[in-house]
Amino acid sequence: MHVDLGSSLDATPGVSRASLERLDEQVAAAHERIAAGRDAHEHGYEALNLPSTVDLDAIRTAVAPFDDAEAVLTVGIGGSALGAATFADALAGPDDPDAYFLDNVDPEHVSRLLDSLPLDRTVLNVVSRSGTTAETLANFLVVRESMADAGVDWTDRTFVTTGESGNLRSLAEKHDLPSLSVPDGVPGRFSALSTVGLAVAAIQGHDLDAIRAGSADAAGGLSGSLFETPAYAYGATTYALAGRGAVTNAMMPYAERLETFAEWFAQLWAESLGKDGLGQTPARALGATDQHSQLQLYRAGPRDKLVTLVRPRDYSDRAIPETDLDGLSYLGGSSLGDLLDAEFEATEASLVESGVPAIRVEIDAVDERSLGSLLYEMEAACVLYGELAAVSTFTQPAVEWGKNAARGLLGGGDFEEAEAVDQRTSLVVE
Ligand SMILES: O=P(O)(O)OC[C@H]1O[C@](O)(CO)[C@@H](O)[C@@H]1O
Repeated sequence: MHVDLGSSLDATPGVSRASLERLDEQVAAAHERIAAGRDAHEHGYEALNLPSTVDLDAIRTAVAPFDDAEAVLTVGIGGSALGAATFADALAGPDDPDAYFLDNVDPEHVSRLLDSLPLDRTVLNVVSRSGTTAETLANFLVVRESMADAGVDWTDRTFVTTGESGNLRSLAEKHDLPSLSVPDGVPGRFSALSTVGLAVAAIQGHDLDAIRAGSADAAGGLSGSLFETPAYAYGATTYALAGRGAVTNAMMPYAERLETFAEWFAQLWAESLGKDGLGQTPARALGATDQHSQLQLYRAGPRDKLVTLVRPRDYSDRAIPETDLDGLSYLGGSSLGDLLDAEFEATEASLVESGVPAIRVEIDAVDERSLGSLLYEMEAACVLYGELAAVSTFTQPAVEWGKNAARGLLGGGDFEEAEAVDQRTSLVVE
């Protein structure tokens, strides 16, 4: 990725070049810590080794039985879905098997989706690092039943990606299902460049070697200075801006195919950095669409935001036809790409004009190699931010309370959290 910090300098909140130069000393130390964590294969840091550790042949072998698929249905949530969905959304081609993601338990949505799928030509991809996530297991049971009701042998259409032990590992062994392992030391939200994020891309026939090559380029580019490392430039500047009040980061890609990337980024940033009362709230936006819904707030609302504007430099364009309609001639003869680029630059300039910090992130194109490097670099940016903020980037203890409460409410064990649910205060107005 190409990072331009220019529009975050001297904004309000903003950072100065001098303050970034001072911060670069901490970046150098953080980089050493990250390198040491990678060398020692420590939990979390191990994710930044994936370009050299991921076994692409194992992925291709595991999904080989499904080369007749018309659709691939992934049942997984959070990091067990968002990485794969980012690749599927960005790279989907007209001849690829369609990719669907069940990463919620909305009964109406689940039923509508299952009713619409050719289950006998659908691959069921069940993904859970822990093997205990209620939403994923419940959806698996529902899909399995639907397959059985449709006379489809689910064991012929299912593969599993999970840890070395747990419910799903036992299921895979019992039914001799094709399976992949979630690599040790790689938290879910950092697993897009592993078996977890690449299996669907393999079924859809995307170039896994190009994705890995892009991430390897990025890994090779990590150095001890933010002025030489785009990932660290992004991580350090977002950290510095948060310290100056920019506690919301609006991730705004100017490409429909990158919309799910913004969702993936939201989990990475929120779950990794939201600790000890700190963190930067990711807000998902889409350019140019959200210029017409969110920009008013970004420019004229509370001074607590930065905006990350992302765009591909190369894309297939579409001409806007000439027109003699009054007032529209300025559009005729140009292209949708010209308009989108003008909107991108105009929005960046409008943020600068109102003193709101913006960071420009450009990728060469929405293709395998650029995505491999973009995802790796955003992961490295997040790890660096976590080092500078001294938070435990690779854990997510705050999500457990709600899980226990839900499990207790469903009779899945005695959890004090479930009792607390009944004690809530209510003030109903209807
Ligand atoms: O892969 P699993 O273990 O099902 O977890 C799914 C997601 O749930 C979380 O644990 C949060 O509840 C995320 O960190 C993770 O990506």
